[in-house]
Amino acid sequence: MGGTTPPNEARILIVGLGLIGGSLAAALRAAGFPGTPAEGSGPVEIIACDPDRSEIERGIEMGLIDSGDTRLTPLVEGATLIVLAVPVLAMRGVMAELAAALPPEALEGDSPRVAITDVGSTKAAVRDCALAAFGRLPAGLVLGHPIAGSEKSGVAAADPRLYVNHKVILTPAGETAPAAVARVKAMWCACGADVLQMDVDRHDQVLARTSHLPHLLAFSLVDTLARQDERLEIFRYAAGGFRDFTRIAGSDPVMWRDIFTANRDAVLASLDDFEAGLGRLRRAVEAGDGDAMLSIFDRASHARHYFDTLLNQTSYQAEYQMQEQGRLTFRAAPGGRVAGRIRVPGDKSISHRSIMLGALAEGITEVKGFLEGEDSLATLQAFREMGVAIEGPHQGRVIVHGVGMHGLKAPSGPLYVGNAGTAMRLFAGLLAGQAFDTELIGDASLTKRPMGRVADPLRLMGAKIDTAEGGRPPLKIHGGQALKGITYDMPMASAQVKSCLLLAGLYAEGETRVREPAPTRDHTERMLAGFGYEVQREGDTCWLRGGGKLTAAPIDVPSDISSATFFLVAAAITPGSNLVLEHVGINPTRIGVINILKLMGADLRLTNEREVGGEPVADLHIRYAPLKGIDIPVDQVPLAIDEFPALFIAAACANGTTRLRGAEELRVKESDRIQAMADGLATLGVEHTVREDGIDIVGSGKNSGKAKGASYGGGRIDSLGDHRIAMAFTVAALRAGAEIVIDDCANVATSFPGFTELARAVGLRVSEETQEVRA
Ligand SMILES: O=C(O)C1=C[C@@H](OP(=O)(O)O)[C@@H](O)[C@H](O)C1
Ligand SMILES: C=C(OP(=O)(O)O)C(=O)O
Repeated sequence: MGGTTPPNEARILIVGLGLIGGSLAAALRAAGFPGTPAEGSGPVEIIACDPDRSEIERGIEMGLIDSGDTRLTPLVEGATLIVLAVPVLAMRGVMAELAAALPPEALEGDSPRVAITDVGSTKAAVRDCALAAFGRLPAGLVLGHPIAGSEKSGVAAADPRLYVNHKVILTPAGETAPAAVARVKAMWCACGADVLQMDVDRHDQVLARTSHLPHLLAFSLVDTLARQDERLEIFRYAAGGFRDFTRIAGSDPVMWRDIFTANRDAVLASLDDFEAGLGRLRRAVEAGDGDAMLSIFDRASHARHYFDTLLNQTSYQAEYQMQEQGRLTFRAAPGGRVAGRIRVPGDKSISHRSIMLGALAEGITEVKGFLEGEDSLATLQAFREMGVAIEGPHQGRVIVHGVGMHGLKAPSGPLYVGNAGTAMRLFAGLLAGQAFDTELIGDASLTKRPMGRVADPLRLMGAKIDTAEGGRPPLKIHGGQALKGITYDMPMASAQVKSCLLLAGLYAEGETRVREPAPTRDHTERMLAGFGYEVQREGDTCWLRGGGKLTAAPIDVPSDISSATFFLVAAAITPGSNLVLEHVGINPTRIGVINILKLMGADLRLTNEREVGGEPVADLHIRYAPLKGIDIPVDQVPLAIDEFPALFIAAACANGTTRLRGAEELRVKESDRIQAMADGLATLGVEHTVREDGIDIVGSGKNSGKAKGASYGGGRIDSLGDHRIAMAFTVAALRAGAEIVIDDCANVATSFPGFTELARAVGLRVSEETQEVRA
């Protein structure tokens, strides 16, 4: 809580010194209130009123309050901020006493002398008390509600950290003076709370659902079980689940009676919704409808995590990391050798598509080798939000219960696709063909990426899509449009655009044809064919006819060649290395990295080549051999598009200059990868020239770094939250003369969960560290 400023009040009067009021006093003390009073300003203090004298004495003994009384009126004089922390039904009497004790002008004007606030869990009832007591809503009255509490009660349980990082909702009315709102806000901020505003009615509806309903259910469940004959047995064997669910049934009965009385209508409305949901579940259990049960349970079991990440719009891992620990940094010690036999996680492109097509198929799709990275998990969760039952993932196994081409249901809010450009663009096509509206949102990096490349051609097909300025996310997709097939000449070689249009084409009348300026990954076409949907190709054009159906088929996801690349480069640049990467996808549209490394002189062999579920795979065996700089053939660029950050490191270790052209697409990935890599290379002291569509990198062999055998120095690199930049510079440490520290690495989990463990297993000296973040 360091860094908070104590509120600028002369005397804070807390009415009701229980857990909530006592914790407020404790938090204010911890924030340094009273600070040093200005000379001649008189005493600055916290005082309290409570009908129970022993609570007052306890509060003084604990050092929370300076003085107190059981009567309110004598305490009011001189108070500048009055906080009503009494049960909601006691509010009426307290307000009436305040109205009698305070001169009316004390609460009026732009800057009222006295501000009053409360902590009641319902707001309309407290507002009615104020109207009855004062005959109006005074300008100094700012109703509020700290969303914090505990099943404990009494001042003895006061906790100075009760409000830290908790939300406090203020519900000012039109009559409320902004200056009074600011003072109440300052008080809560000093306690470490996060202050929001909403109107009274909205507050009561929201709280009925998020707080009052769960309390009602907990009270009711415990009471029901406690009445049954075998209640002793039930409670004797009550396990963790029962205890967790019913913890709140230990809360203060009087307080909750008051809340349910005061917020009756909103609570009843939320109870109606709940009963309807319970009815659906009951019917599913009764009918033995496993799919319906799974779909409800799966959605619910991931909902908390999903909504947290959705609200904060960061990657799952980054969000977790930031809350629990701080920013993630990799520290890679210089040198090391690379040896072993490993399998990197599943292919990201294929994992996204396995869920998408599995969901739209008829029947059950079993996926093996699914990438449990955040990008593909976000896709999976988005389909759960659209009513698809999905089991897993458990160790790469996912079971998708397909709903057919027209079986998706409208999600109840925006679909969050995290960091994944692939997901947003493919979803855009798929959702353009649905009967319902959707909104696609992503994290900060994705929000900067261009979506006009899919929105424009989709509009030509008849889709209705709104984007933010400059064609950026969020994408609002209006459902119920009749799509028509088009012939589209792609201005850039993008598999995401091609796939987007093919997916929209499934829902369009007639043929959808896409011409690509250079070959791009063809996983969508292969998987559609595997699901029994005819996709044709002639030269640079592929097409399909809308209106067909998909039939579920098993999918075996190979290891991701893009993830394997970091280890291929690691072994290629490090003398003495000898590494086998098993079961790597070697689809001809993805093998640019193999071709480029071979051209540079790498000792790389493919063994055990086979086909698995429509995709070719092989084991890749790589040993160290000196690399040379090359001009990268332009036709290899789309085939190695995600591999360039790592290839730039290979270039920095090669003899001679490596030149890359025709790679302007790198500028619109998770970061501007040309610039991000150039900045990092500059830190390490690698000579290079940035071009609009590429880069020239002057490799220094192994003799020009600061240490013997090093190609460059070390330093601190900003990955800009881009997973591939972070991993590329981790690998670079193998040939650095000094440590490389890489900041902002949490997004590595989007494509390569477990990267640092695997890197250590083959000989890299990398560790993870978290930097504390101050709110
Ligand atoms: O279709 C896909 O799965 C992908 C296509 C490529 O993007 P573009 O289509 O934008 O080139 C690639 O960079 C991305 O990581 C995955
Ligand atoms: C560009 C990438 O992915 P996406 O476009 O899905 O964010 C990548 O993984 O390097």
